[in-house]
Amino acid sequence: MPTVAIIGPGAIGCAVGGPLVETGREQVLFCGNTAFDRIHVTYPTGPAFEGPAKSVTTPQDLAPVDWVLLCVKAHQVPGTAPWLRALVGPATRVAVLQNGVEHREVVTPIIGDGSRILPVVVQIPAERTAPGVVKLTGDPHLVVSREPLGTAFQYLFNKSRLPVKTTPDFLKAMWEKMCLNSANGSITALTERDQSVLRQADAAELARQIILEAMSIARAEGATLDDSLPTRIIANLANAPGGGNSMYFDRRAGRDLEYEARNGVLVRLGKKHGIPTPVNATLYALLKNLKPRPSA
Ligand SMILES: NC(=O)C1=CN([C@@H]2O[C@H](COP(=O)(O)OP(=O)(O)OC[C@H]3O[C@@H](n4cnc5c(N)ncnc54)[C@H](OP(=O)(O)O)[C@@H]3O)[C@@H](O)[C@H]2O)C=CC1
Ligand SMILES: CC(C)(CO)C(=O)C(=O)O
Repeated sequence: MPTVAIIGPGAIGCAVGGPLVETGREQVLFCGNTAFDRIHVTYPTGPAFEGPAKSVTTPQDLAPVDWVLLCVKAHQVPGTAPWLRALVGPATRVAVLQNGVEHREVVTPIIGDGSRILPVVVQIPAERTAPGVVKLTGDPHLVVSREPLGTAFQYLFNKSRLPVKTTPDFLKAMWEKMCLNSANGSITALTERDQSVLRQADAAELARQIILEAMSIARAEGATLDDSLPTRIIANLANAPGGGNSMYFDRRAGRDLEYEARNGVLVRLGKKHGIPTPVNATLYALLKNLKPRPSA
């Protein structure tokens, strides 16, 4: 039976771990800061899943596994080095389930071999409400590159209720998601209003400007994007069920925000390509300097 370790059993860690536990085809270990012994996933449609879960809070005594699914926020990756050192052996494959475009760049320095790293685009609107408990507010799926590593990852979820799609143009899929995440996280965290704020014309126009900058960077990085993208993203976000997103939940709970991976990266890449990014630079400065609030 393949062994799978999920580092970071938060919203996404539990949303992907639940279906694996449910099918029972892999041995799943949740690796995080808080222990739990049951996993509970609720879906917008269809029955919930609840089952036993094995979790650990220290990498001590762990051996390499077949698959590591890294599901922490981008800024939490360096803190997972002790887990990765214990769990990654010469044959381990590492899927990075994260927003942003730097999946491979942040993990390679820790494990030292980029060829076994699989970036994953995560299309799972979800919120963790307690250790091991996650609520999905929309239908989930994951997207990976159509290559042997991606196909092996897809097979891991075979017969589970989490669809994994493969694409021949992963760069496009990753940057389309990045365009969305540059806008929805920043605007909702700063306004402290859910995505329905994008029904306001001025907020929608701000989102459009953020996305247009992100698209310029994406194209400079080689992604092929359609001009209709901003309109599609804004309409989808404004009408998304629940209206939340991970950065909005983090701001409300007083947790650190993933602004570096969503807006800071655009400013950095803008400098690299000589493309001005005044809107994202402004958001980045505001998000970085938000007054900390006590964790909920
Ligand atoms: N939530 C969503 O709807 C979506 C999220 N994403 C992306 O997926 C990624 C994960 O987000 P999400 O699941 O929401 O984040 P969460 O904050 O819900 O989960 C992160 C988990 O990682 C744990 N963690 C933090 N540091 C460590 C560490 N050093 N070792 C082990 N565990 C650690 C946290 O524990 P603790 O809380 O105890 O610190 C928490 O359980 C992000 O890049 C996000 O942008 C993408 C699509 C949708
Ligand atoms: C919910 C979703 C999929 C889109 O906003 C997301 O990426 C996030 O919450 O970070």
